[in-house]
Amino acid sequence: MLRGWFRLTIAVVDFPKNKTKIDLNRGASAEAERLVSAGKVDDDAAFELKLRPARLQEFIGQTKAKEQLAIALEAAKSRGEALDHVLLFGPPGLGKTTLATIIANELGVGYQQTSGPALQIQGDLTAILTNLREKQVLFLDEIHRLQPVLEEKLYTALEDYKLDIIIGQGPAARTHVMEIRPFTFVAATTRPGLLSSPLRSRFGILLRLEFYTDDELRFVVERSAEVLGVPIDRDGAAEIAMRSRGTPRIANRLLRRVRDYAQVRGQGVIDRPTANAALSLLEVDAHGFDELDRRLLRTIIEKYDGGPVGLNTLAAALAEEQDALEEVYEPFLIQIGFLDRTPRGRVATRLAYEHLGIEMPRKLSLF
Ligand SMILES: Nc1ncnc2c1ncn2[C@@H]1O[C@H](COP(=O)(O)OP(=O)(O)OP(=O)(O)O)[C@@H](O)[C@H]1O
Repeated sequence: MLRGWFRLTIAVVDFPKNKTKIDLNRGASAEAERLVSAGKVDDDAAFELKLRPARLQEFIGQTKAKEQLAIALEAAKSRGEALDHVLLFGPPGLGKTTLATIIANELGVGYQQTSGPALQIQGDLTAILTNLREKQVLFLDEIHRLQPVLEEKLYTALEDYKLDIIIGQGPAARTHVMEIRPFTFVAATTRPGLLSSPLRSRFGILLRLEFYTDDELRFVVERSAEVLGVPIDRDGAAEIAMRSRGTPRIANRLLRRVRDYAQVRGQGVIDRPTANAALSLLEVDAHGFDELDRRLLRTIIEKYDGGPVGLNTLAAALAEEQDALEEVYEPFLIQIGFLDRTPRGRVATRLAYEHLGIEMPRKLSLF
């Protein structure tokens, strides 16, 4: 009976081996069109694969997270055990997926990737878990979007490598406990606050990814240019880095556009004037802001007297999705001090007024 049930389940499940990621830019949001979006767009996929560092040593920046991970990897390898489960969190485009693949490479084990929204029914999760190979890495992106019923199913799998399977319905229902092979679960989220505490407690290693410094991003740009065979000098790389909003995904995307410009309008070499001209043409300013950032700040200042304005009101005024505002736009604007998130809503700071060349009202400038 059980075997028959499985055969059926496995036959209908489409294994998400190379599942494309569900990105944050759903719907008709203008976010999807942005050159400086930290979210993934379809166009990035093949390109990102080529530029993805394969080993921890090649992974630039994130010193704290890297050190923590290196120690855990070494310890797990020396004990011959599966690595503890890992939770990676931080804004999009900072390297969570990259680190998950690096973990598998460093351990020399298999890797499988899926995402919270891709798992719809219990059979999806059951099929994946029962097919895991010994000590392999299972990467689940956007874990905060996992359905609660599947989250509960994960608990015993993560803790005891066991899976409760309910056969039948009503009074005749029976629970069958299945053993699964020890594996390393790596999950990623841009919204760690949305995870329940029972779920969070299942992770032994918690790694927070931070925005990159300009210097670190310059290394990312130089490394990517080398992989792509694009001639670039230090100043050219620094110019791209400075406008990349602390995010390697954006740095790589800008590099691609500047490379085109250098080939068509320049001598093929990326130096500072070429990078400058290309990025000005693309309307990415010195902070890496584009029209949408400026519109966001201008809306708060001009329509709502600098704020506070609630997230849903702001999203409606900009015709954007709340999730995109909260997960993609805001983190960088907050990080560099242009926007404040207060209990009463979003507030534009003095830096925002100065950047847009708008005088800050006296009453506000006292704070
Ligand atoms: N530390 C790094 N060094 C070099 N390249 C990096 C680094 N981190 C990320 N990248 C590059 O940035 C791109 C985006 O990284 P990745 O897909 O891992 O981000 P992510 O955090 O998983 O994003 P999301 O949250 O949208 O899933 C990849 O192409 C990768 O090559």
